[in-house]
Amino acid sequence: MTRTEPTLSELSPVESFREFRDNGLRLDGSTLGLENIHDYEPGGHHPVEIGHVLNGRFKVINKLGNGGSSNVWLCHDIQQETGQYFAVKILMADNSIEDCPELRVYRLLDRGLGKSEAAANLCLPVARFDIKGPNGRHFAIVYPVLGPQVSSLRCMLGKDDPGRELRQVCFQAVQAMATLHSYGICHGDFRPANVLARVTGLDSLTEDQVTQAVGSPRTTKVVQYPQVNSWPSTAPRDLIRSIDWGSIDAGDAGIAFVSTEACIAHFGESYDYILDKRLGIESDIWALGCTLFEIRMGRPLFVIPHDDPDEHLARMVEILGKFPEPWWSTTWEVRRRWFSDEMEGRSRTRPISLRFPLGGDNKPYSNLNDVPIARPPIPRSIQDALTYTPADNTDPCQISGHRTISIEETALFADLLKKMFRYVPEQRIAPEDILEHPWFRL
Ligand SMILES: Nc1ncnc2c1ncn2[C@@H]1O[C@H](COP(=O)(O)OP(=O)(O)OP(=O)(O)O)[C@@H](O)[C@H]1O
Repeated sequence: MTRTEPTLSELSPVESFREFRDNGLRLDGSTLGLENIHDYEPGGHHPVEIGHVLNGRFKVINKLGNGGSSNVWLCHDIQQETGQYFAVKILMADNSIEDCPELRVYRLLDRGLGKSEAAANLCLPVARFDIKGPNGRHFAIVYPVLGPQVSSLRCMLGKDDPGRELRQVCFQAVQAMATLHSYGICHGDFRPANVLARVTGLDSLTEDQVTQAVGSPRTTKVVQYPQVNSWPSTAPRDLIRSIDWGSIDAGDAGIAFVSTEACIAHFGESYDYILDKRLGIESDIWALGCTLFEIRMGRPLFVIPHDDPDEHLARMVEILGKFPEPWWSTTWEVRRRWFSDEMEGRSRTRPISLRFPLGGDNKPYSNLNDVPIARPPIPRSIQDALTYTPADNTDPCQISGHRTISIEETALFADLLKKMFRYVPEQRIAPEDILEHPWFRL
């Protein structure tokens, strides 16, 4: 039996978060990790197919990623003899406006940051052009090629514990932040997803060799429902899945191209702190602390099951201790959902419940006997957080047999993190002092 057209029940439902209309297109497969097919409409994405040459110069050979407002393509520069590879980020047409967040990165170049040696760890644009297509005019920005988040390197490096390499990656992340701050720029969105490992060594390879290293483009067919005679020029015939760096094994050829060089991306939230004094740069330090923890440990410090800000605060108090006044007694009133005012030891308040999530009615367990006992204790200090095994045992590094860090390193790393996680923003350690910390000299 030949299949011409899938039935509606075989087609994946497509969620639409934007205002674009249902354009009658569906995916013949899972939508997971792909851009929304409804975004291929005037104002939305530019339709790109593998092999397309952008601006007469950048030949698309694979896809690197997609975000809320763009797709990022792995391209071969066919105009230069050296044939370098670049990431070309194409913004949706509606987002391609002069004051869009993506272009804020150019303020870093205006400040002369591109010429600074320390900019080696910042992902800065190397060229820019416009594309006119069926869906409008799109900004296309050319960047160096980056790979996986550095927080996943711990598992990818394939060593028992690649501590030295990971501390070096952390050092580069701090250095990048120190550089930004020294130029009066606050990153504003520092998190593991924006610290990627640089990909090196592709430039001498043919397209076939690159494909061998990172895998062939993985396509999902786009189908029309109901089928009409002509294919709309606004949409591609296939959507492409991004290169999955995580699935490249430590022994595979592709892994050799993923360096342990950290590169900070995404300056869309960055701003000039000279105008508003120091406000915000201390938030960068807090975010940097969370990022260092995740790079070194391969898992987040604060795991918040319900994405609830108060649960987040509760988890912080459990690990870092009580907030200073008046935050504790007055500002954060709902703390009573989690903590009694009884003191436990010298400075710790007693948690009503050590268990997340709360009981069925969203209240703490009033009787400790109600708390399921099979869960290991939740960390009560940074040291605990560094040494404990996640309750659900889903830490991929633990599963693949990585060891926890040494007692000596735990003490030094905890000391550094405590200085970064001071509640009073002005008391947080500055990036240049972080770089001097003995944890980096282990
Ligand atoms: N230079 C690059 N090299 C390799 N991959 C990249 C590069 N820049 C971005 N990516 C990948 O593309 C994905 C989308 O990029 P990005 O988050 O910058 O898009 P965005 O549309 O600006 O996102 P959002 O609007 O949701 O914040 C990233 O998660 C990353 O995986």
